[in-house]
Amino acid sequence: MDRHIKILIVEDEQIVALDLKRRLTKLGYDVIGTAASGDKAFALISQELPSVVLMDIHIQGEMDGVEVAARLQEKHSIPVIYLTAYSEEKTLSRARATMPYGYLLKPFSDRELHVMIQVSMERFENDTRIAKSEEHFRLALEAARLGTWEATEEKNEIFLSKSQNGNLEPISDWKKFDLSIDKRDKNKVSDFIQKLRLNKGAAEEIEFRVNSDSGKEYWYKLYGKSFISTKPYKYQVIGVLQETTEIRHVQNRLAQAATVFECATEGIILLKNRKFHCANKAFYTITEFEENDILDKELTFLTERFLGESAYNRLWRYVEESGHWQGEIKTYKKNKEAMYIWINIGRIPVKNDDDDQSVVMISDITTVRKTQEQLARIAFYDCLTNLPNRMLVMDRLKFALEKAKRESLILGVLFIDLDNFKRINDTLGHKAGDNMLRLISQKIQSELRKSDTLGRLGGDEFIVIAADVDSKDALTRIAEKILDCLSAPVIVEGMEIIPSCSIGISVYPEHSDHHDALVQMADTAMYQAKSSGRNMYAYYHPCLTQKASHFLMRERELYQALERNEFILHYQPQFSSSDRKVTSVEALIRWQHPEKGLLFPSEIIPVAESSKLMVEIGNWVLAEACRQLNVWRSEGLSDLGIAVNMSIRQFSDARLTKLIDQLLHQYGLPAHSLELEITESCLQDDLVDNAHLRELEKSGISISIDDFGTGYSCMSSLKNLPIHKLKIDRSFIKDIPHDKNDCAIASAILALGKELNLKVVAEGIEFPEQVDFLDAHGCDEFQGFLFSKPVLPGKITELIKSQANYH
Ligand SMILES: Nc1nc2c(ncn2[C@@H]2O[C@H](COP(=O)(O)O[C@H]3[C@@H](O)[C@H](n4cnc5c(=O)[nH]c(N)nc54)O[C@@H]3COP(=O)(O)O)[C@@H](O)[C@H]2O)c(=O)[nH]1
Repeated sequence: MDRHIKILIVEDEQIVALDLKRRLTKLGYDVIGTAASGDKAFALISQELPSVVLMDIHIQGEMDGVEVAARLQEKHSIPVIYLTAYSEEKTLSRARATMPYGYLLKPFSDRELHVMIQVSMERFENDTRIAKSEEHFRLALEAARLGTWEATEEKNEIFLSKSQNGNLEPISDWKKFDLSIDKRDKNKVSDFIQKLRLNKGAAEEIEFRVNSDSGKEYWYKLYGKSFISTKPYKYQVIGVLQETTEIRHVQNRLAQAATVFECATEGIILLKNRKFHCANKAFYTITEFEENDILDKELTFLTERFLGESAYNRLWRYVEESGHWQGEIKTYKKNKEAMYIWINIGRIPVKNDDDDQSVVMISDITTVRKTQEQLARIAFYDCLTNLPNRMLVMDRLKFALEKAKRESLILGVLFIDLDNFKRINDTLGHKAGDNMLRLISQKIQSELRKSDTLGRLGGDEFIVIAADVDSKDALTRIAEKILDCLSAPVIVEGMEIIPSCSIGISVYPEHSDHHDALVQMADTAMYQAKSSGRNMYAYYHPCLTQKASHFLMRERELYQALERNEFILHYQPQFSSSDRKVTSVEALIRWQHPEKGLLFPSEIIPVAESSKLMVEIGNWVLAEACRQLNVWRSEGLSDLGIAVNMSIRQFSDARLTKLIDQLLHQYGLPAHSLELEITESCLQDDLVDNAHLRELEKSGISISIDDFGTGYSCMSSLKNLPIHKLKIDRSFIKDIPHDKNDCAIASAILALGKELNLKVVAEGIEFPEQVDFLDAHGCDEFQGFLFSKPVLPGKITELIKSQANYH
């Protein structure tokens, strides 16, 4: 015997027990004890587990041998061999239920006992091995969360299922399980089982839905194989059952993700250890790269031109710390075309994978960026000249000012306004005007440094922010350079034009430290430059602001004066050179100021001319002059003419002709009795509409050019426009006959008048010698203090009535 077999004898007859012990010992077994009752037997077993128990059925105590064997089966896995004298069916059947390993009827031989023990031990070891293997198999299935199922000819069996909480638990009720199979899959499942039943050796699998009692849907997969069976069935279909709900969900999610990946319009890249692994179609479309170009390359193929090495490393540090990074970069397609992309990098939390994986989403925002750039361009740049517009200029000025403050620098603002630009627009058209503005902006720009900003504020106004200048002299030089560069002629629409401009300059810190104020001051200074004769520059001076506020105050007073009827007209007569008789009178405005007394046009006209007030005052003068002429005519002075000074504003007012017609009609005046005086500069400014002049001429009104000789009249306009009279400016008369130049000018104007068939009047005559000179050179009419100062209407009546007095 190669096994050490320990035996417990349960026997109530002590002699029998001792005899049995002796026989067993002789056979080589180790008898660990003898017990006469069940309790004693359990006591001995608790001390030492026997390999086998030899059990008498009739024993002492409350339990008989069968009951003890049954309890032993429950508690310990120890084979029991009954040794008994009972052989009736009832006892046998009770004993069978305890699954004994042997049943020996007393008396038995040593050999029978030995064989019985050996066979039992062999069987027990076999059973133990099978149980172990079954346990192993069961645990393996449990660990894999699998169940087993079996179908025979008679029935289907299912052994394990998965409960809702995820634990495997035994189920053996196929019918119940079958009922829970979703209606949609029921037939599929029975077809599957039937197919396996019919096709021996076939292996199949099927996935189907099961509805739990709570109504939740689960997915199961049955794997099955049909085996050619030994008894008792002809065949055996056996397989495993797996709950696939979770796998299915994961698969669904994966399928969804794969569709999103492929169908996304955003480019998606997968990186492994920061290196390109794969990308979707959209990525290749957006960037035009091919997989081979970038496989296993770092993301720098997108970022390197925008992010330096350290920024790139910072980006990844951020991804490592926070799990993601996003931002906009400018990059290049494979064909080097620039594009803007929005990048979103996220780390993929992969379990048990040594590879560090990330996903990079790429949106092409080039169109958005370019549109934004265009909008910004439209918002901040002047579309005609491409120069910064007012908004951007002001922004840059604020910025430059801050810098100048920090670094104690001087900063200059140059406000540039083109001279007579309206004339270009009106005569050559807006296209020519636009070309001119473009040319001029280029010319000015070429004179400036990169650190300076040239902007267009609108119309013909430009501005220069001269930063980084060391002195006011530098600003002067800039202004001179601009004036200089514009003095060269430009060709616009085939015409040679010499542009010019007026420049006002304000300086930080001298004038202000506020951007708005600096621009305002430069503007004010520009007006100063303009009124000082144009084509020049002027620095701002505080008195200019005082002048401006004085202007505003005066403007208010003039409105009141008009309302309160404080204006009056004085009249200065003009005399015919042939008979020295009064031909007409010039109406000259005066302001009977309640406190300051009589004020002259110099206190009225410049202020009024800067607003539409001039039109209102001028219209009042016209109406009053017409009214007075009507009075004179009613007094018998029917040949008397009246001259009224017209301002540029008034003359360019479209309603003028209508007003004059109305006044002539109202006061019954012949049109030829009214003469309108416009200054030569009106013609030069081209503010006077030629059509307007012709309309007035048509109605019979005469037009005379005042202050002739001071402007630069174009000879062709004198010839072509409906002008009747030239008035030689007082400045040329003043020094006649002593000043040769004045004499030359006056005689030239007189000759010109003759040539063009225009009447010539000399104004400002104070001395008889002047009259002699002018008479000798064919002057048609005289006006001046020598003859009469401007006087009240009554004096004119007197003068005309007594005019035979002067000869
Ligand atoms: N648009 C309007 N302009 C007007 C109006 N009324 C006047 N004016 C213009 O104002 C300027 C100044 O006018 P005023 O101070 O009235 O001076 C006139 C004469 O007093 C002066 N004058 C005339 N003769 C002499 C002289 O011998 N010596 C001398 N020192 N001054 C003299 O000249 C002024 C008239 O000049 P002119 O108009 O050029 O004939 C003046 O330019 C007016 O045009 C008005 O209602 N609207």
